[in-house]
This record gives sequence, C-alpha cells and structure tokens, in this order.
Amino acid sequence: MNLQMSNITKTYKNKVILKNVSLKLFGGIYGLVGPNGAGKTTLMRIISDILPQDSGGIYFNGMSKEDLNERYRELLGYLPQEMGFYEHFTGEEFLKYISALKGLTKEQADERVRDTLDFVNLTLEKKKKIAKYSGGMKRRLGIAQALLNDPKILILDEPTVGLDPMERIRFKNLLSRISVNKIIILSTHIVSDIEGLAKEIILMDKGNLKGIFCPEELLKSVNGKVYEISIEENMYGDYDGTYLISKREIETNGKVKLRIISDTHVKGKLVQGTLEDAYLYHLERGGA
Ligand SMILES: Nc1ncnc2c1ncn2[C@@H]1O[C@H](COP(=O)(O)OP(=O)(O)OP(=O)(O)O)[C@@H](O)[C@H]1O
Repeated sequence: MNLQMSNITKTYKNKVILKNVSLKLFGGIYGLVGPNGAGKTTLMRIISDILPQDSGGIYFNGMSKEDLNERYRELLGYLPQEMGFYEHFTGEEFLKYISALKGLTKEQADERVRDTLDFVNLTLEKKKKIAKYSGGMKRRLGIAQALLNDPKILILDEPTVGLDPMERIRFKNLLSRISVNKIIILSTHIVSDIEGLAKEIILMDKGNLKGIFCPEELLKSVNGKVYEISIEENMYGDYDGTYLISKREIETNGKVKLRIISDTHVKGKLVQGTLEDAYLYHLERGGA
C-alpha cells in the first residue's frame, strides 16, 4: 500500500503555498511538522480531497485520486483542525449522522458507531449532548468520526491540540493500536507528541518539503551539538542571534539557562539532543 504525492503545487492569489511537493508514503504513522504557515493544513486538505491542487497528482497504489474518484474518498478519514459539531446532538447521534453522510448502511453504521465509541473510550458518554463534552472528549469524538469507514488513509490535523498530558498519552496509544495497515499522517507543532509514535517525520517550511527523516536519524544529526549553559540575564544579548537557542529558562538563582544547538563548540555542558532540538536545527539550516 502506498500514497504518492507528485509535484503538488498550490497558489492563493499569486502566493505560492505549496511548491512542488513530492512524497511517497507507505503503511504507518508519519508526523508532519513545520512552523505556522508552512502549508501543512493545505497539503492535508489536498490529500483529503477537500481542496484541489493547482498542479501535480496524488496516487493511491499508483492510481490517481481523480481516477479513483468516489473510491478514493472511501479510503479516507479526516480530522480537521477545527471540527464543527452539532452540539445539540449526543456523541452517538453525531456519529450515526456522519455514518449516513459517508454512505454506510444502518447495520454497518450501528456496528461501526458502537466499535468506534468503544475504541475512543466514549461509550459511557454516548448519550450525553456534545455541548457537555470536554475539549478532550470532543477530540476523541472527532477521531471516532474519522475512523467510521475504517479508512486506509487517515489524516489528522493537529489532533493533540487541547488535550491534557494524560489524554495525549491515551491518544498516542490509541493511534499506535490502529496504525497497522493504514497510512496515517498527523500534523503537529509539538514534536514531542510524535516521539515514539511516528515512523518518519515529514518536515515542511514555507511551502517546501524540507525532507523526510526517521526520528533516530534526526536525533543523530544533533548528536554532540546540544549544550546547556547558565548565564546572567544581561549576557543574553551575546547569545541571542549568535546561536540557535532551543530553550530559555529562568533559574531559581535568577540566572538564565539556555539550551543551545551549535555545530561549533560552546562553553557549556554537552547534553543529549531531543527531537525538538533536531527539528529546530534542520529548519534553521534550511533542510536536509
Ligand atoms: N483560503 C486561503 N486563502 C489565502 N491564503 C491561505 C488560505 N488558506 C491558507 N492560506 C495561507 O497559506 C499558508 C499556509 O497555510 P496552512 O494553514 O496550510 O499552514 P500550516 O502549516 O497548516 O500552518 P498552521 O500550523 O498555522 O496551521 C499561510 O500563509 C496561509 O495564510
């Protein structure tokens, strides 16, 4: 199973949002990361067939999404960044309604709604109005609706926004359980959210694909390059602008602790790099 994007380009009013994005994805979880405005949502909406590309193509197992047409949409599950709910519906009613829109028969819908509610742990709350759901419960309901048709391609746009730390862990577990035999693309700003989850990380910036890396490879790229240093507040100007600073913390003694990523030696303590460090390093260096 594979999903290929070939030279995808998208422009809004003369502004190029995606520039010749080409990618080939196989089964498993991919993290799509990049700063605000990188084009992640636009790419996900194009893959989800909500937005047409200007040029280039999307192919599932070698067949274009246009040729597959309805069959392509049947392969898809999509969780948008901002999911609109009918708040007066109960969770169960909402999922039944979406099932009907997705063309499931009543029998199929009854079974899938029951299974997905169970899967996202909302069975006990299924008769509650969505208006009474917490942010995390709404996210889980959003994931449930994306799973109703048992999609082969699952697109999740910032699914962890609004989840508390416990819910983030639960969400990670849930995703890894369903990742078998699916292509899952998950966008996020929080690189640690895909740590231990994504098999590869797709890095985007300003409409360009910067590269696709396995997490171990990304981590290795900052090996021996991450330092921690404690400085007086008034020294900060000497470091800011000179070094790539991945973290800045005020210490209890009033000093400032900086986390610096540098190709050259820095007077400080060498520490283990994280995916977040590697992500910043690659963005700063302009990619691969
Ligand atoms: N409908 C639109 N009309 C004009 N410009 C748009 C439209 N949608 C998106 N853009 C622009 O396209 C660029 C990429 O936006 P997109 O939402 O795809 O980025 P993103 O990487 O998902 O960002 P974020 O992380 O903030 O969601 C931005 O500069 C945005 O302003």
